[in-house]
Amino acid sequence: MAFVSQFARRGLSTSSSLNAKIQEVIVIGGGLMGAGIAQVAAQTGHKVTLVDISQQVLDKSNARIAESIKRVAKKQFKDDADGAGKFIDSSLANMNIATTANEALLTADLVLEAVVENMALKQKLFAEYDQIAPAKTIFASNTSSLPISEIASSSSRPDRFGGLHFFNPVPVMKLLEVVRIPETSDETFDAMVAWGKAMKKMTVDCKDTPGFIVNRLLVPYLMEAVRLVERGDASAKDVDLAMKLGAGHPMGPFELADYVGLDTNKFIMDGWSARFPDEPLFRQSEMLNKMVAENKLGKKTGEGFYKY
Ligand SMILES: CCCCCCCCCCCCCC(=O)CC(=O)SCCNC(=O)CCNC(=O)[C@H](O)C(C)(C)COP(=O)(O)OP(=O)(O)OC[C@H]1O[C@@H](n2cnc3c(N)ncnc32)[C@H](O)[C@@H]1OP(=O)(O)O
Ligand SMILES: NC(=O)C1=CN([C@@H]2O[C@H](COP(=O)(O)OP(=O)(O)OC[C@H]3O[C@@H](n4cnc5c(N)ncnc54)[C@H](O)[C@@H]3O)[C@@H](O)[C@H]2O)C=CC1
Repeated sequence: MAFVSQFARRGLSTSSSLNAKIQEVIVIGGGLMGAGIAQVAAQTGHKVTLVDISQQVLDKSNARIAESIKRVAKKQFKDDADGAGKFIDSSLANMNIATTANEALLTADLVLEAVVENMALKQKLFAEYDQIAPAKTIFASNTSSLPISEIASSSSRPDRFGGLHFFNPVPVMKLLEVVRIPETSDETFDAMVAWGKAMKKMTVDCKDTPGFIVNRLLVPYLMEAVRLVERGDASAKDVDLAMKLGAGHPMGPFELADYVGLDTNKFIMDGWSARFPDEPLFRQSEMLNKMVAENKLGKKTGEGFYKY
């Protein structure tokens, strides 16, 4: 079956010469997603710098990455201990951690941010990096829900800007949504798609619409699950069991919300309910807001809808 792409090449071409191949990558934000993205980039032979304001976060993520690489090596090199060892060593050798991007920015091909879901912060970071990074450097965001155009407006390079939306856990999930804004040049878009493939992900092309493809469908589903429980129609445990056994999902909606992080869930809902006040699917949940206020953020704090 052949599909004709709906994505007409609308991007403006850039006069500056871009590296066709992305080899040096900076990942900003060393939390759940940033660590996973940096790990996969290192595993696939890219030189990576993982940047976070918190050294404590970086140390924790480094330990998690080392553990995860071992799991990947075990799977990829089942009966080849020597091959597994080399894979682990070379992956770790490709990775650097830092509390500032400044030095790595001088030669980076790609800066991908995965900091908390906050527009002002993302804009501030790209405005700063724009002053330092060379013209070739592509900027991208891993945002779950914010408009890429608005983030890109803080830089002087909207033609070299796009969305690269990964899924959690990054070492396991095979999809990458590649998002173009009207200004994204064809060269930039092609370089991002090629990088996605070099990261061994399947890519889908997305427009800069709320939630792109996956979250536009996933967020209303998760919110409906919360409302069902808020109304007292079923327990969270039963909803999860029902969706796993009845719909074949690997995790129920509450397990997934805990896995993603309830703070990230709330950032998304805050943004969408403010931006689309008339959309009932994006209405806020009192239960979710209360849990976040109590620091019950899911797996990362040891308690969310479940205890860990
Ligand atoms: C209800 C509240 C609502 C709140 C409001 C909603 C607001 C909006 C939320 C929107 C969220 C937005 C987030 C986003 O932008 C996009 C996302 O990322 S959505 C999340 C997508 N992810 C999923 O859907 C994950 C679904 N779960 C799974 O696929 C599996 O459960 C999982 C792979 C996580 C674990 O599998 P499981 O079998 O349970 O466990 P195992 O430990 O056996 O692992 C299986 C397999 O995978 C390997 N593995 C697992 N984790 C890692 C890792 N970190 N690193 C390396 N390898 C890993 C493991 O080794 C196993 O391999 P085998 O070969 O099978 O042994
Ligand atoms: N959690 C998930 O399942 C997914 C999240 N995303 C998106 O990825 C982004 C990050 O999400 P998570 O990794 O879950 O968040 P997280 O909270 O685990 O990590 C964010 C990190 O950003 C760091 N940070 C904050 N300010 C910074 C700064 N100025 N410079 C450098 N680092 C800074 C924090 O210290 C923290 O470690 C968000 O935009 C989110 O919407 C996308 C796909 C899935």
